[in-house]
Amino acid sequence: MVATKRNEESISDKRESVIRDKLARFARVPAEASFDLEPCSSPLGLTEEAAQSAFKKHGSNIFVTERAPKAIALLYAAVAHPFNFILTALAIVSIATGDKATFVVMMVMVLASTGLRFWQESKSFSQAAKLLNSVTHRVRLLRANKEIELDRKEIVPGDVLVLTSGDVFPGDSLTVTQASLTGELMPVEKKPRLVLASPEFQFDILDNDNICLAGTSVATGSGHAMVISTGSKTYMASIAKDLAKSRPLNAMQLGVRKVSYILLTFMLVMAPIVFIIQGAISKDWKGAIVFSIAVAVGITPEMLPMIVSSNLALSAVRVARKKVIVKRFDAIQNLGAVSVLCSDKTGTLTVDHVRVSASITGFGDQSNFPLRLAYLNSALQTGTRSLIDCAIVDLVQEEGFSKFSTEDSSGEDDVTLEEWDKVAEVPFDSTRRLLSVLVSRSRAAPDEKGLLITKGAVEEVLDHCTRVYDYSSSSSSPPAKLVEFNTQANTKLLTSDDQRQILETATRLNEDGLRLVAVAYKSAVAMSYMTVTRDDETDLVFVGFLGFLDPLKPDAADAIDRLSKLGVQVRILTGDSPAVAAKVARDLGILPSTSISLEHLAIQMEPQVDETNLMITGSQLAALSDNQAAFNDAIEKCLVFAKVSPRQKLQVVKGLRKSGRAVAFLGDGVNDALAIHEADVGISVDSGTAIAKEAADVILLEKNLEVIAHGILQGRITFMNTIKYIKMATSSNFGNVFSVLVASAWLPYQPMRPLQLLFQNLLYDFSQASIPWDNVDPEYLVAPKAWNAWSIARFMIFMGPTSSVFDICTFILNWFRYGIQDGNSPDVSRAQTNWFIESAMTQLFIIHFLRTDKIPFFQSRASFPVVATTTFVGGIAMAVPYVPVLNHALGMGTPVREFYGFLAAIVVAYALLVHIAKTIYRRTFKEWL
Ligand SMILES: Nc1ncnc2c1ncn2[C@@H]1O[C@H](COP(=O)(O)OP(=O)(O)OP(=O)(O)O)[C@@H](O)[C@H]1O
Ligand SMILES: [Mg+2]
Repeated sequence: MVATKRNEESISDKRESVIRDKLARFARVPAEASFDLEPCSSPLGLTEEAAQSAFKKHGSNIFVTERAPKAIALLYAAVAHPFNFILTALAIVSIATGDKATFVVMMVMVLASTGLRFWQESKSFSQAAKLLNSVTHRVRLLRANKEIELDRKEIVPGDVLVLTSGDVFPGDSLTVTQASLTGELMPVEKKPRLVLASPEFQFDILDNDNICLAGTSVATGSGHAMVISTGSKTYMASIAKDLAKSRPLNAMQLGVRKVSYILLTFMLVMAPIVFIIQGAISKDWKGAIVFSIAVAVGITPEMLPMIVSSNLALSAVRVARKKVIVKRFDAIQNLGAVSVLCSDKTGTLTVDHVRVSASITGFGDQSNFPLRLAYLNSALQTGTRSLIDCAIVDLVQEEGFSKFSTEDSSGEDDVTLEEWDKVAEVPFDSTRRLLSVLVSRSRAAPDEKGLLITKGAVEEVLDHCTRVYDYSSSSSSPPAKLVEFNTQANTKLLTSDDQRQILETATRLNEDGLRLVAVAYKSAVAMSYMTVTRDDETDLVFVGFLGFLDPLKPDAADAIDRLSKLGVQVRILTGDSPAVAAKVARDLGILPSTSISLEHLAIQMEPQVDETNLMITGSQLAALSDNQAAFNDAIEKCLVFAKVSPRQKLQVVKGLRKSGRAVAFLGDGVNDALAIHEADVGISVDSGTAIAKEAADVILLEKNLEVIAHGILQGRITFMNTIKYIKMATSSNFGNVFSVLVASAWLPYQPMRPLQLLFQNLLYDFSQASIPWDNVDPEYLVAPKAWNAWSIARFMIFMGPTSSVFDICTFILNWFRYGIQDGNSPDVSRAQTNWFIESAMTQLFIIHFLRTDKIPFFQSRASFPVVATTTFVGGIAMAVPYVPVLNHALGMGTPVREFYGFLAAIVVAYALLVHIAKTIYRRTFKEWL
């Protein structure tokens, strides 16, 4: 075992070093020369033929995380379970005592539970892999000098990627153009190598300048990179095992594991006790061994792994019908526990169709000057195409600039992109909230060619402006020809009064629900190969705003209402302005409709949070960061967080999680990825950026909050059905052990033959296998449930002995009514059969009694699969004494007819007792399952 493990390790070490060596070879040569290392590749991309032959050679580029596990791995996981080892060991002990039949029954149990688990899992994993396939992963790349989009799967080594912020590297790649790229959570700058590395060059896979690993993403910047390795040849694939290990177990997984350990310990204690008592009283030590083995098997919850995995798989398939794709099955469990849903605003709460609905000056007058400048900025930038940029470009391409023209500006030119050359840009990021493009105008005077056009969030743009465009001045305003207008003319100093007026205009528009982008420019030197940085975004001239209409989804308010009925609080975390966020929140019913004073929020930014203040801005939050208590309090109380940075979105999620709640985060942008990653359940949408999708556990193929409510409901059903099984299994085991102890101490014969005990256990296993398909009473689904070990323990201790009462009644019946008091009596087999039937029937009824706190069959009915299996198994239990071969094999007697009358009475009395116990239990502990 150890040897094979070492072997395995050295194989994976070898694989890793092959992968590393290849990357090192590329990392040390200058970017230009790197194309010589990959056959057929060139800076213009592969030709279609070269790509096809590379695809034949390297195959589909599927991420390890998306591959269905191999059947052999699933089989191994199902077989190599501690329960199987225990059952097999016990089976071997019993065959050593010459008991072949016991051995056979036990091995049937092992095979049944392992087989069912394997079958369920392989079926659902292959379904899951299919579902994951429906999530799109588009990658932009060059092929034969043409920029195209392809699915990630079709990428091959040698491909030249065209990257921008938010993109995920489809394979291990080498940066080849000069734009800077940054890596993952802790951004690292990557740049192409210009000269050959020195001979002492040491390649470090996790710390280098020019290699970007598959699965990492571009935080900011844009550029080109050449793919070196794909699929199973990537570094990510070589460490896949460690990746899987590093994922911590969730509360439910830990709980299930704990329950298993507790039951195993219980078994290790009880089996020897039963053995000693049985042996001492009967003096048949060999019989006592076999009997105590059967008791030990009875305590082992061998169906638990199968129930847990079936439950999850079943739910994953059910939510997929609503177009919700779960990347890892255990995310379903977390979904059920969620009590706070944090959401980004655009596209999830609002319809995903942002339209430009205003182009105005800072003082509220219509003008198409802001739109014309913004169009150049949006059309020429090469970063992530945000909804805002798409809206601007679409409007201009469809309607030109006429929509916002004023009468005296009828002669304005259409901005034709051919007359403009983009020289450089500073891409948008959600912390700076600006996007600048440096352009060169072919027709302008030589010293007037360069223009830096910046657009971004209002306050941020205003902060970088020192002048404002003066529309009221006498000369043509706004300028007729952008390509040649004089950038110095018609501007005046930006006074604090102007600033106040501009902010007031912005707040007014925001309050109407308009999302705003401010536009500014300055004249700048623009020569080829120049670069611009954020430091150039100073001394700008303020031009005006573009207003965007981003209406709420018609069903969003209903969905939020539904979520709140499920005990899930919805909070908004947005980078947008407080006024827009407040409007959206009010329209959705997240904030009360009475307006919250916005002055101190938007303008004064005083760090204060009180009861009525349910909203906070990023800068207020930042101001609180020195005061941990106030900071936590704000996170606890605020429902709307406006103008928050990506890191603050993360902080809020972290803070909420620390207070013990399970948090889901729904978002689609680069700025949401950190928070998505941190949340208990990260949710993204299929149209979201690659980085957000990569970080998410759940992907919505259709943007819709309603389906999240459905997912949460499914998660709770999964949770309840698992808990149901655990509570049933533990309490009935506990009851049985208790009965066996009483019987061993009292009866001079075994209360049931070991083989019968095992057979009954097998029947019980089968009837419980249908529990994942059971209904759950709606009352259990209205609030998030957390794993509670104490609740399971007290249920077991309280409910377990109820069945023992009737087991003991059966012993009494056997002893006094039928006079079976002697171990050598020929009637012993009848006594054993009586208890077999009574115990089997009570165990089957308990499934119906415990699954609900209502009156079973009348007020709450089990699902068809549960009714069918329990009825079927009950029929078998009753029939066994009369089936010729079976009754002989199991050593059954035939109960007298009168016994069935007693049996019916026992079942009725049992139902009554359970009902009374249930009522007391519920009154005392205020819960049932
Ligand atoms: N492409 C862009 N160009 C210029 N400014 C932008 C751009 N995208 C966003 N902004 C500005 O930055 C602000 C914050 O936007 P960002 O997309 O970072 O926030 P968000 O949290 O994703 O918002 P939402 O909740 O609406 O999705 C916007 O309100 C807008 O003023
Ligand atoms: Mg967003």
